[in-house]
Amino acid sequence: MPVAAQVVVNGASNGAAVDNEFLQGITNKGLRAVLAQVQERDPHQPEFLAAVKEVATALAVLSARCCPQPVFDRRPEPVFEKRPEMLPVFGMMCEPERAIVFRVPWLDDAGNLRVNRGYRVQFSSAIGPYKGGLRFRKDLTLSVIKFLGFEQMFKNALTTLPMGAGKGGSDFDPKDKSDAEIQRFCQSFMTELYRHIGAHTDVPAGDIGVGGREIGYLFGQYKRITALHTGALTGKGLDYGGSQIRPEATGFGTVIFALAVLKDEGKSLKGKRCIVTGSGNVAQYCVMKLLEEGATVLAMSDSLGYVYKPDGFTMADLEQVMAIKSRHSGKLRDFKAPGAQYVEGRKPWELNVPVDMAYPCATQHELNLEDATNLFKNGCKYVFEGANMPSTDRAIAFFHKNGVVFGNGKAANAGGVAVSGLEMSQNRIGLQWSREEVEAKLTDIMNTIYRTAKVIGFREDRLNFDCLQRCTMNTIYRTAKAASIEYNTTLDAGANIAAFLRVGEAVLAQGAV
Ligand SMILES: NC(=O)C1=CN([C@@H]2O[C@H](COP(=O)(O)OP(=O)(O)OC[C@H]3O[C@@H](n4cnc5c(N)ncnc54)[C@H](O)[C@@H]3O)[C@@H](O)[C@H]2O)C=CC1
Ligand SMILES: O=C(O)CCC(=O)C(=O)O
Repeated sequence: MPVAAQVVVNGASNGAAVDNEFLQGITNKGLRAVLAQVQERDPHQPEFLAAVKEVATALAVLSARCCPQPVFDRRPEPVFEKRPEMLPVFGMMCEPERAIVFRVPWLDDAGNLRVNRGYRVQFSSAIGPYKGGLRFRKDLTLSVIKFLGFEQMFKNALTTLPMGAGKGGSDFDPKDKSDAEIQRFCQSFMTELYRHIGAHTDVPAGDIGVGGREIGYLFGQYKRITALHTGALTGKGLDYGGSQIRPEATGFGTVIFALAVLKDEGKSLKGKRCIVTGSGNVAQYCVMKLLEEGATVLAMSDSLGYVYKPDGFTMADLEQVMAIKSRHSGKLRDFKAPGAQYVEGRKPWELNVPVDMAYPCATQHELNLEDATNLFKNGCKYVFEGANMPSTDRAIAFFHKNGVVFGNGKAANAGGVAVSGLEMSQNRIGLQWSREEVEAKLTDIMNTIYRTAKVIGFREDRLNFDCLQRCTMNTIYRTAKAASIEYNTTLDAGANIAAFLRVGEAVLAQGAV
């Protein structure tokens, strides 16, 4: 199906979308029309709109650097100028292929019937089966699931693996539930979900509130209903089809990504003073890798407060955090160590101590402009997002303006889903690779993502865009190396554009369906 370069909104070309905060900073008329339509469809989905705006801004920001002078009456947008057919494709990519909402009835320990809402948003199958985590959290909404699914589409593309994107979950709160209640809930959730997933269709995994235990219960129920022991879920236990280092992968990957950046600058993590937020799966393994690399971790947090340790967390401290968090409703305020200070109801970004790097690893929009300003004031030069969309758009703009190296979540936390992709590969061939093999592949993928983001982000004055655009990501990496390019860094724009082009090309090649 040929794709018109013109953008049609609700049957009429709408180049004159009325300005509002969502459209601010977007000068390309076609892109404004696309965004206006997205906003018109879902005006009450702030998280989803923020995620769309971040990508749109990245695509547009490039033009400002590339061609600062307005040409005729508008600023050119290189991606959409050179590839006008990509504009409606972007509009299409903002609409999930399918959103499934379902009832999850379950019995609590007192025998009461409880009902939660379940979701699976199958965002894109352009480059592979839908793939992405499940989140159990009491304030979960369709907007949050859609933002996560949208981000997942780009992130999965960056891994170079054949994975489409999906995200799901429930407004079920596992925090105050017994193990038996969690088991019954997971079984009921899967009793509906199973008909929508499968090793070649849609492969869920964990996210906030869904770890190894929940994946085990979900997988057990899937197997019971379908009689299939296939890779329909990832994050499984090592004894029943899981992959080495999947639990570690997201946090490790974020630090591996940071290491790639530092290595380019002839630096290491040794002695770098870091703040990490969160204390769950991603934060724990981010801290572990930072400590292994000789960094100093000053703080960790949870939703109730943070712990500041002026001389830095030790491995023994981390073990204590892991033990606390593995307990039912474990809270960081129970952490005890000489010199450690617990601050209730606050975020560690407020600390007024020298800081080199920030690793937001908790949740979306946990780092705002005020936090960014304080971090910068204290010397912070690098931000690597372990969580999904933890920085607000104003914080990101501040980082760009002040030259803070910003590794956005789509790139910096892609290690988790990358190892999920490797788990799918192992399940398909019926083998389990060694820890060393998986870690080597993870390191290779994170390095490739970094190179890709960097080359794409700064290609305009150094490399031929048309040539690069046709290359695979690995080829881009080699092209970059061969050309011995000295980079500047706006990694997030590069990551967004590289990912967009990969998905967009696949969409077009398949007839824009
Ligand atoms: N688990 C994975 O493989 C991946 C997770 N992510 C993202 O990483 C982030 C964390 O996920 P996980 O560690 O898997 O979840 P988790 O459920 O293991 O841990 C979440 C942690 O964040 C803390 N938290 C929640 N809200 C908070 C807040 N407002 N302030 C401070 N701490 C808060 C919780 O207390 C908990 O310790 C999420 O944004 C998730 O989407 C991204 C890529 C992969
Ligand atoms: O491993 C996966 O499939 C998904 C991990 C995830 O939820 C994410 O990347 O945000």
